[in-house]
Parts: sequence; C-alpha cells; structure tokens
Amino acid sequence: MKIDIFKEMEKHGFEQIIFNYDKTTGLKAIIAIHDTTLGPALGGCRMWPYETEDEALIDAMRLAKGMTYKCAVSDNNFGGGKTVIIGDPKKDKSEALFRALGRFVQTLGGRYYTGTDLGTTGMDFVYASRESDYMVGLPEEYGGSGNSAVPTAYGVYNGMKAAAKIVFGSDSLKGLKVAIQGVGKVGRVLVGYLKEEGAQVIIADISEENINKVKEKYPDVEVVESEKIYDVECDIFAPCARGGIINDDTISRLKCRIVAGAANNQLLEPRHGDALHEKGILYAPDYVINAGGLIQVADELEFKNDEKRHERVMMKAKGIYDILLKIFTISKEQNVPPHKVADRLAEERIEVIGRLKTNYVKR
Ligand SMILES: NC(=O)c1ccc[n+]([C@@H]2O[C@H](COP(=O)([O-])OP(=O)(O)OC[C@H]3O[C@@H](n4cnc5c(N)ncnc54)[C@H](O)[C@@H]3O)[C@@H](O)[C@H]2O)c1
Repeated sequence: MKIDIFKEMEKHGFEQIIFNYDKTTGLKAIIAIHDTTLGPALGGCRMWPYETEDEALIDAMRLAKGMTYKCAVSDNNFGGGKTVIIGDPKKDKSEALFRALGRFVQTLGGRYYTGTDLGTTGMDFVYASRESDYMVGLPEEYGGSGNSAVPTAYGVYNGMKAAAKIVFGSDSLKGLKVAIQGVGKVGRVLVGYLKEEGAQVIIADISEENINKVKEKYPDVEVVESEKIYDVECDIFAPCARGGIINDDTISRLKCRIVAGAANNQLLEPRHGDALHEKGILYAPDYVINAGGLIQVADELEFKNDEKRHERVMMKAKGIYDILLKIFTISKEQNVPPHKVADRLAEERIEVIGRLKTNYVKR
C-alpha cells in the first residue's frame, strides 16, 4: 500500500479501519468507521473489482466520511461508516462470502451497521444476517423496510420546493420546468410527485426501457437525448443518475436556476459547488436532499417495525424541506455556497452533541 493510513485517518478524523480476510471464502473487505459521536456507524457495503487495495481503501474512507455528514445534517442518530468488498459482484458472490462478512461485522458488537450499496443486493444481506445482528435494509419479506426510492424521491421533491421558495418566492412547483437526468428507481417516482403538482417535466435516460415506463404513465412528458439534458432551458435541473456530472464542462451549459436531484456525489470537486454559487444557480447539497433512503434505514434501527413506519419515514423525508431552507437562508445571508453551509451544520451538530456527552451519567 502506498497510502500512509494513520496520516489519512488523522487528517480526516477517522476512528477505526478494519481489514478483514476470510481464509475459507477469500473474502477481502475493508470496514471504515469514521465518526461515532452521534451513534453507531451506519453505511452500506459496496462490492467492486478495485484494481488496487489503495483504491478500495480510499473509496471506503471517502464514503464513510460522507455518511457521517449525511447522518448528522439529516437529524439521524448515527455516525458514518462504509464497507468495501474487493471482488466482482457478477462472479465472486456466494452465501458463504456474505456470511463471512456478517461474522466480521458481528465482532464489532454494534459499532457498525451495514446493508446494500453498489454491487450488493438485499439478498446478500439476508445471508449476512444469518451471522450478524447488525444488518439493515433487508427486503420487506425479511422484515426490512424495503424500497428506499420512495422516501428518497419524496425528500428530493420537498427539497426542490425549498429551493423554489428561495429562488422564486413560492414553494409551489406548478408550472415550473424540471429536467430530470435518469428515471430509474428514484427518478421515476419523482416524476409522479412533480406531475401531481402540475410541473412540466423533461426527462433523459440511456435506458429506453426506463423512459418507456415513464411515458406509459405520463405520455405528455418530454424526452430529450441523454447528452442534451444539460442544455435544456429549465427552472430546475435534477440529476438522478450518476455522480460527477456537475463539472467544468457541464456548468457552462446549464440553463437552470436550481440544481436539485437524488444522485450521490453530484459535484465532481467541491470547487464546482462554488462555481454554481458564482453563476447564481442554487445547489441543493446532494447528501442533504437525497437523505430519504437513509432516513428509512435509520428508522428501521431506531424504532420497531410498526404500522406507522411509512408515515414516520415520509414525515421525516418531508422535513428535508426545513433543513434545506435553513441551509439556503444561511447561504444567502452569509454568501457562502450551500454545500459548505451543509458541511458546517453537520460539523456543528456533531460538536454540540459530542460535548453533551461529557456530562457523567450513570448507566
Ligand atoms: N435508491 C435510493 O434510495 C437512493 C438514495 C440516495 C441516493 N440515490 C442516488 O440516486 C441516483 C439514482 O438512484 P436509483 O436508485 O434511481 O438508481 P437506478 O440505477 O435505478 O437509476 C439510475 C438511472 O439513471 C440512468 N442513467 C445512467 N447513466 C445515465 C446518463 N448518462 N444519462 C441519463 N441517464 C442515465 C439509468 O439508465 C437509470 O435509469 C444514484 O446516484 C443513487 O446513488 C439513490
């Protein structure tokens, strides 16, 4: 490894990194626990054929730190963690591999909970849960909270309303033109909320099948070629596909007033958030506006599986409106880009709650 691990841990405030190797299955997994001030670490498990161990470690650390901020800013009582499995999800999966992972997670005694991410599915964690009490996001049939796309899309819709309130003075999306990049699990639910409110929706996707699914239900939705979506004149651009799409090339092409969508890591680099701010485009920080899925998983851990779960999760996802309104208001008052305000609010919450815990309480 070329990385100076302890130096990186110190620089980014990491608590623990665990390298797990299972002799029977050949499992190679890195668990990164960033910060547990607010509660046990929470974060999915990604399986990817990383070319180097450094690459896998960097990914685990970057994603774990991101989870700390996401949990903190969205009013969840969890810290940030992430697992990466070095392997090809198409070839290297087995029941034994995920049970081996489950056994390692179990040794952490509840300091860390995990579930699906890129390259893993709910069923993988059904296997892991045979060995561990710390698996989340299982399929509904196995007691999990199921599809997270609905609360995610609802959070994005409410986040858009907060942005509209700041930019247009009203949080109604009626008549606004919204261009959505990617109508997969989240994007297509979002189309429904927008159409219901009377917004004008334009979509792009590289999957014809996914476009057809939307067109069947909403024939009047306009479709553009996937590369053209950046050039569409619109009020809101909603990235709901891949990360890194706000970059030097695309920012100059955008003709919108707001960027608000579900995709993770929308800014290629943090400086692109500054560039949007300078261009007068209001950016809803991705990890705030897309926290609906996390809210659902956190609810699975904090509360019982009762009939109120869906209602509770949707209520919290709706609360993304207030969180973003606060971020946008501070951003405007202090002329600081929203992504930086979000980071600051997350850090402040961790600091204050952490300080509370210095009072001795006998347990
Ligand atoms: N599912 C969730 O609960 C959730 C929660 C938080 C964040 N997110 C993020 O939101 C985004 C969408 O998630 P999803 O669950 O809907 O994924 P998905 O895979 O179901 O949908 C993604 C869609 O984007 C399309 N796409 C890919 N590249 C494209 C391109 N270049 N141009 C246009 N379309 C393209 C795909 O064909 C697909 O239809 C991802 O970035 C994901 O990480 C999802």
